[in-house]
Amino acid sequence: MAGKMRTVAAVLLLSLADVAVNTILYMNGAGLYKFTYDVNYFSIFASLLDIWALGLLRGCVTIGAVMSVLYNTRDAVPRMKLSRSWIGVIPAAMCAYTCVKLLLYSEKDAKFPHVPWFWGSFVGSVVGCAVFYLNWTLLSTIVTQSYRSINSEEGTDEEREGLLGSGAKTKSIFSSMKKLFSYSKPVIPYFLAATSFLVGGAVTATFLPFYTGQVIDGIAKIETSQAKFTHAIVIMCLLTALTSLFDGMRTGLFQITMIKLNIRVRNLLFRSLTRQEIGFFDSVKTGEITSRLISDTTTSTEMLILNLKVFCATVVRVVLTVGFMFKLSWRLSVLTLLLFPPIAAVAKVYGRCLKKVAKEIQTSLAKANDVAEETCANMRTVRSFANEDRECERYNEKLQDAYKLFFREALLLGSFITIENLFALVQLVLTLFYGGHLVIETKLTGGSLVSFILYQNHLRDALEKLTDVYVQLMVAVGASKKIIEYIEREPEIENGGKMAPSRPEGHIEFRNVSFAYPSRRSVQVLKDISFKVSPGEVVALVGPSGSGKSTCVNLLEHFYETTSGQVLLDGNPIMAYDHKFLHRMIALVGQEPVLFARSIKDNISYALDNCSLEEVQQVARQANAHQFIAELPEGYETETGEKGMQLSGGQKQRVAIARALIRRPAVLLLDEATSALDAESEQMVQQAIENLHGSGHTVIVIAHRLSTVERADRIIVIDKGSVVEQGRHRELMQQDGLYARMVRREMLGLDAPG
Ligand SMILES: Nc1ncnc2c1ncn2[C@@H]1O[C@H](COP(=O)(O)OP(=O)(O)OP(=O)(O)O)[C@@H](O)[C@H]1O
Repeated sequence: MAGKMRTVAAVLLLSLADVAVNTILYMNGAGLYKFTYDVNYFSIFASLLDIWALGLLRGCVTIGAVMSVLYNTRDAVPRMKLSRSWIGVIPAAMCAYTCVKLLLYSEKDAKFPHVPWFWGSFVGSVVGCAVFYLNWTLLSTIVTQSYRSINSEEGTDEEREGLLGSGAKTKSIFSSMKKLFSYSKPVIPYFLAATSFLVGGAVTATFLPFYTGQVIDGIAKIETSQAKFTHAIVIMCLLTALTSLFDGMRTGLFQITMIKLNIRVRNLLFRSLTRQEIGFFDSVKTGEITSRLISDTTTSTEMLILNLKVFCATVVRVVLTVGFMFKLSWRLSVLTLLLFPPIAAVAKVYGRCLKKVAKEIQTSLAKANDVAEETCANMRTVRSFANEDRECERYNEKLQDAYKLFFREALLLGSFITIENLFALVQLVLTLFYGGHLVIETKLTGGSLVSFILYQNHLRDALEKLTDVYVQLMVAVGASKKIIEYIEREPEIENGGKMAPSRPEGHIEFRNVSFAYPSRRSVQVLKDISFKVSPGEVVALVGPSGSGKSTCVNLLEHFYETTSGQVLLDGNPIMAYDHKFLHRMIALVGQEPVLFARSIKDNISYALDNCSLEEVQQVARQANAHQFIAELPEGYETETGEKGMQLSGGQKQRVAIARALIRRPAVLLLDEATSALDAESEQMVQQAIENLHGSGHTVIVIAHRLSTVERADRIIVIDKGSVVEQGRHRELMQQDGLYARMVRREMLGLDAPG
């Protein structure tokens, strides 16, 4: 309600501004007519301009006011944004309008520019425009804010970012830079030095067209201007040398800044990612993480610095160029500036269309990439179904969709370049026509006209560059925001425990543990589970698929934290133990053991320092892996390929078991670790595990095979997240409960009830 009231108040203000602006414009018009009673074509044109400006303003004000009240909803924001950006056209049009009048009257030597009425109404109209613009900004801000307060929970980040005004966007460029630099302070001196060379280079380069004109003037009157000619040439040589030196230094220093910052940010991001809790990796896709690490780090550091460099250099050049242009000829400058608003308006329309198409192209290419990625990642499945041709067709279809969009983009670009060039040529022809006219009337020298045309080209290039750079800067800011978010993210599970006793006994207790995965908080996976495992005991966790066995192992590994209850090792909560100590004492062989793309020896001794080949071979023998490793051409130095792809499932499992055994863990967790082994190999691995057992290690084993489970000292049967039975094999068979039913079907877990 308050939001609505504020909007209505703002509309009233806006209407007042409308009245003020109109009054000022009438005054302007009245002042001019008063002094142009000798009707000529200048005054007719001036009055037409007045009427046109007035109509445009009134129309915009009325439409804006009505829209802001009618659409004070979620919908209003994009509309408001649109009108807010277009409203900038009005002050620009007002300036253009006044400039044309100035040009017309100055040419005719009329008395108007000197008449207080004219200047009074001119200043008044500029002030009126400013008031009008401010009011409009105020109104759209109010609508935006009330939208935010109503929908504070809704809307995407992109939408919210879209609400930022240009001031806020510029601020976010600098705050992103500040944050990035805070990660690597040593690069700041390089950046500052590079920036000073940049400013130096931009200043010296801007003087060059001026002295080019001076040289031409010197040639035009060679007898009388030898000194001027020589002087200009010497200065040009100096300026050229300085500009080249500054540009070289700037490029090198910016490059160093960029690389240093990039490496630092990548390191920080990677370090932060490796600290995150496992739940983070459950919810964030690997593709997203790698894209942050590879492309966003590059985009944010390189693009931000490169574009900021170009942005600063261009701003300096624009300011100096406009200054020089006015110094050479204010009349030609006014004429030049008059032609920029229309091309800016055209560029804006095209820019919006191109942005939309570019976004569609990205989405369409991403879809094509998805197909390619999926096919390549699952090549074995594709081959086994002989479905290569259909996958190729699917990829081609996606590429054809992208091609249509590329075609549309090419058409847009082509037509825009045509219009842009047309404007540039019109500008040149008008400058030559009007400039030539001024040269003939000796109001301008030929050299100055040449300098002016050079500056005009500089200005056009600079303005084009500014728009490109601004868009890219915003992309870079978006990328760095995501990186900063990840770098600064505090993991939900801290590995800050300090306990590291010389040797834990291996006593495990689950005390009233309940748990739900962070990515699916509504589903209770473990429900008030309690059990104990004594040191040296071999306990089998048995139960139907999805009952929560692996989840118990995950909690013991401190991958997740319990929702309630405690997991204790030797009577202490596992989070109290030092992270490295805990994972050396508790070793896990998972369901699908993952090997790293390095040698077998490095895989077995993973995360351990100073491991001899003898130790590695000893545990490999225990895990029944030595024989197959020794038969490989490069033995223990054989590369296992990505995720151990170059080994069979059973071989991978044996290497993973050796990797666990080499740690001499106090607790060994085997989550279906022998499922891919044949009966004979399994027998041998079992023997190795039993050897461990003899030396007082606690073993928790999850298995579906009866042979593995039968040998356990105790069997804990879990069903739907609760412990339903406990005891030795024979006891449980006598109870004739879930375990007995599962054993009778011989396929533990696979077809159990529930
Ligand atoms: N990372 C995860 N995020 C969300 N839910 C999960 C996750 N991992 C497992 N779950 C869910 O938790 C439940 C228990 O899974 P768990 O892997 O512990 O079962 P399990 O008894 O080991 O099954 P199986 O014998 O098939 O391996 C299942 O319903 C599963 O869908």
